[in-house]
Amino acid sequence: LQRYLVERKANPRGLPRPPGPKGYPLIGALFEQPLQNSWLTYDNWFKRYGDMVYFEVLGQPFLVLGSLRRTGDLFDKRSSKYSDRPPTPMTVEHMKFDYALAALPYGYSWRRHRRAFRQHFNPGQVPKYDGTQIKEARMFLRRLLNAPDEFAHHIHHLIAAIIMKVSYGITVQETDDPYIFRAQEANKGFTDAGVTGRYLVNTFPAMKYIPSWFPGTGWKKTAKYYAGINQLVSVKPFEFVKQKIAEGTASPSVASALINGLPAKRNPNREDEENVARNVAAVSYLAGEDTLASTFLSFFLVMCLYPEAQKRAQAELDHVLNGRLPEFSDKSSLPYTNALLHELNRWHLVLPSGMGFLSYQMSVIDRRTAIPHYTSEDDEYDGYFIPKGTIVMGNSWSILRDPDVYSNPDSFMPERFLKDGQLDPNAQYPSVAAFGFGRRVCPGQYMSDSTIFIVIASVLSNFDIRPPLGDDGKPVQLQPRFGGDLSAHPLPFEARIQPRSSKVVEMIRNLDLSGL
Ligand code: HEM
Repeated sequence: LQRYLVERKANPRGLPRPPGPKGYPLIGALFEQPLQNSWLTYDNWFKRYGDMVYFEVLGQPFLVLGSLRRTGDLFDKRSSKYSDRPPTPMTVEHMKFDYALAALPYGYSWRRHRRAFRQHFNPGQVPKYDGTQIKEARMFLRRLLNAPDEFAHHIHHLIAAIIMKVSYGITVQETDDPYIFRAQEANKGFTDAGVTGRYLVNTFPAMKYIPSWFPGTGWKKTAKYYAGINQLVSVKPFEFVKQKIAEGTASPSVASALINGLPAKRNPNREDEENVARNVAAVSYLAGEDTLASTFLSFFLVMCLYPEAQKRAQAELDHVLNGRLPEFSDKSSLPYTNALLHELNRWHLVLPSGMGFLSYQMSVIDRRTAIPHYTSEDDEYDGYFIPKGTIVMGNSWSILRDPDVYSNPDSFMPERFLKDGQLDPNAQYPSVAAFGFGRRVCPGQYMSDSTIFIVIASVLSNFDIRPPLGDDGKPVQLQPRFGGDLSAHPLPFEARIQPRSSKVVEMIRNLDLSGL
């Protein structure tokens, strides 16, 4: 009866929920909901139910959107209702991921963090991070030359090096770096806590009042461990920069710019502002490490699978660069290379259903973290009722594989974004969906784009990437298979990465990186 009364008050006109699998009383679509590669199941559901699918699992409502019309209507035009995140007390409150902009509830504090983040990560911001990106891309070339088989390891180091330098001006060590160890540990904890069912306190927040000596409260120990790690992740490097500023030896970084912009120590807002600054500097590793690593791994895989695309990009780079290394100013003269980057974002989506992975509810098999959108109010839309507390996902996979927009959507075809040899101004670029939606759209996408450009242009102009050779001496036919924790990484594969000429070897060996 209570359920009925609540429903009648919230939905007085008795509007139906949008179409979707109904499942059974109480458990809802528990058995229909996909446990793996959820974006493919959603894609099939759109064909059956239309481009907006609603279902419930154990009382939790879900809404999955399958077209730009739907994401535009809800995430953009009704952003004040569709921009929250589902509450995850284990992650935010107990493990102390409260510094992570991506997990903050929609509201005042989120807005302040986001504004500060964008001030430092949007294009053209000071301090500029392009010098760091160029330098690290070139270091990456040297590592590829010396140990090509370890390219996956080099990728992780490259990203860690860029993020730590940009965020804190810190140069990370090649191995056993304490900053990187802690940041990776934090990432692990964030992913683990995303698996609901693992931590019941996410479902029953009052469990926090049960004392720690009580049986079954092991989660408190886990939470304490990660809270300690997070304290170190956000405080240690920030304090290091403060000390460097005091000594007058700080290199330019997001943290130093934020610290220099803080109000005076006696100002009553100082502590609060300092908190925001500390959090903003710390979040890039969490949000950028796995996503960028996934993109670079896919790049190496795709180059093995599509040698023609590789050759065309190399021909363009050779023509424009004429033997020198790429700079950011070359970007606008490289339409095919730009098209290749767009196609990489489309063909292999890092986060195929925005940030919404099913693991939020119960999948332990497809372990992905989940930061989907969440409705903060009841809503009526297109004749349907959408309750407050609905988990809402944009299925970017369907949007970016729509055969009416992208012919042969499973094929990697950079030329789909070109017209008369230039980037087609009328093409639908993957940024419409690859980086999420509405007010929550990825604020790191400009930094991602520039990092990906400089690394890929540097690699392709100097190296050939081919599949490994089998026992019969013939190239192995690699299969694109994906899995992973935070994002959809290609599963481990080998590649033959060789310098394109002896001149390249000499040039990379003699690179002088000190002036950058
Ligand atoms: C290829 C690389 C990347 C991809 C595909 C990607 C994608 C995404 C997506 C899909 C979201 C969720 C948006 C939504 O909820 O609608 C997101 C959020 C976010 N991303 Fe990225 N991202 C990438 C790299 C980065 C990098 C390098 C940074 C940091 C410098 C970053 C910082 C963030 C932050 C802070 C959020 C949370 C925004 C919020 O909740 O308001 N991302 N990203």
